[in-house]
Amino acid sequence: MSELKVRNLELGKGKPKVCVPLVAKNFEELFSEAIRLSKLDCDVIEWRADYFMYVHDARFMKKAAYFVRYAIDDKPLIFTYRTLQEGGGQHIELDEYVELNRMMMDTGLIDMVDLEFEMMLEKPSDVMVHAKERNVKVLLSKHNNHFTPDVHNMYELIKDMYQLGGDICKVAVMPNDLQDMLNVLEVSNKIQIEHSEISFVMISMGELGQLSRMTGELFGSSLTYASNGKYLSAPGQLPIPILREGMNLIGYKRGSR
Ligand SMILES: O=C1C[C@@](O)(C(=O)O)C[C@@H](O)[C@@H]1O
Repeated sequence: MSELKVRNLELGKGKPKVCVPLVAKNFEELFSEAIRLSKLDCDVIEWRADYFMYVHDARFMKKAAYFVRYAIDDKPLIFTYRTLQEGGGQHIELDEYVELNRMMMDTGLIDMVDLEFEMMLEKPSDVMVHAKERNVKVLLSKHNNHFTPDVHNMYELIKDMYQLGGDICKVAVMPNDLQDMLNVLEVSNKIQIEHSEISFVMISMGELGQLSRMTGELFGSSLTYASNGKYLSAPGQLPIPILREGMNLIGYKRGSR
């Protein structure tokens, strides 16, 4: 597992770090939710800005970022605008997507940015270089909310994301049966054995995929997403205590008493 330091958090070491979604439509909700999440037993917060009603207004977004940072104090923050094509809350044009992400990096308030791999391919720009210059880690992501591609396809996808410069390469796919979930674990294992330089997150969504959210310590995923107690940002997310219990059991060493 490749290691990555974000604030005081070491990703890729030991158990996967637990991330919860910050979902809010207006300032009031944003602030109260950010405060609530800051007190949860989570390691990272992901601001899903595609649900925020002022996301198309740069001036408001800068203010909102200050609100969030103030409320969550020193917790690592991922900024995510999930597009409609990949299961997000509202439409955005490509140019605006790139500009928004650049602007959020410039605030100096976010630690990681989730950039969709397809968007980066469709509109090659210097946005990834921009992130590196500002010491913002790039989580390149690809979601398939309908099915699970075959093993070869997912394996190549993770490698392509790494080639493009992802600090963390994330694939989240929907299983139609248990074999699909096992395929996600198989790819994870192949990557951790054959490409230990790659830091990755592989998720099998929905109920059938829940096991994949707990097994990162064994199969190499460095981050896992949980429900925030009120809201799931994807099907299959578990409440934090259940997720942690599962991860503890799975990480329980043979011979321990
Ligand atoms: O990419 C991911 C993973 C996710 O889709 C999940 O399956 O938990 C949840 C999203 O909020 C996040 O951006």
